Amino acid sequence: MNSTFDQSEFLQKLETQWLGHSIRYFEELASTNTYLKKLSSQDIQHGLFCLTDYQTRGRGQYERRWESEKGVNLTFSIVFTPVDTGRFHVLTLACALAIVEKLNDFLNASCAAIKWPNDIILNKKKTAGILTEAVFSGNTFDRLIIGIGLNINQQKFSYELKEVATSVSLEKGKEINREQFLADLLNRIEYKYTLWEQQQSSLIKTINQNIIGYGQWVGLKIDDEVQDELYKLLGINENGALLMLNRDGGIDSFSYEQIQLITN
Ligand SMILES: O=C(O)CCCC[C@@H]1SC[C@@H]2NC(=O)N[C@@H]21
Repeated sequence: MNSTFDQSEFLQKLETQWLGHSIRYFEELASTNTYLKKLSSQDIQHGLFCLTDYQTRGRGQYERRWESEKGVNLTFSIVFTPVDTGRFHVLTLACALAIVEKLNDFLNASCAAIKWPNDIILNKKKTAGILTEAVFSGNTFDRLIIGIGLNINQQKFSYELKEVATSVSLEKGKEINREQFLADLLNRIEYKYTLWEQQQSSLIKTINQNIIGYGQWVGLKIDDEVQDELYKLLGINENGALLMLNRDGGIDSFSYEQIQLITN
């Protein structure tokens, strides 16, 4: 099952306009996000894509590590150089939505959803995570890097992860062609990017419909403190802030750094 990613098969299958045609592939790399962050401005362009079969220092959110078995999963990052230098959290969620839709299509079921802010859950277990980082040159925005770790063909997880993590192959019950899966996914990401760029309200609506707990009363941790009251999850607004209805009927808005949702 463990194999080297076949770049030419992938490029043959890719149907995007601008995303992923320029590809940097490495058998092994510290981290695809770190690699793209370190490139100079002259060496990057919109849609540049970096993929590796093994990360030695894969990074997750909140300074955590991202561990992924060699040659079986997808660990990649994309460079975006948008004109609009805000609403990045919406773009991250647009990528999350692309993953959710691809998984639901592929597995022929509504089994995938977004765990706000950046996780993809498949049949109640995590199958993908996203790490978004902005790069500045002085005070000027230079690029956005969206890194995605997606468990594709991994069959076994460590003792700590086995109850909470899964892979597409485990859920499908057969081995997955990584090249085809990735080509399809990039197609969807490119399309979602266009919706994001055009500020389409349908994008926000669909993201919200796919967030776990949407429209429900959920628990909340604000700045690491569990709140006594439940809040109703109203979804994100067009800037990516999370709107929560409190028990007094007021609407509170939170940035993703401030809170954690507690859903079942
Ligand atoms: O769930 C998380 O905490 C986010 C995980 C993000 C992992 C991906 S793998 C490709 C890219 N390179 C990294 O070092 N991290 C992201």
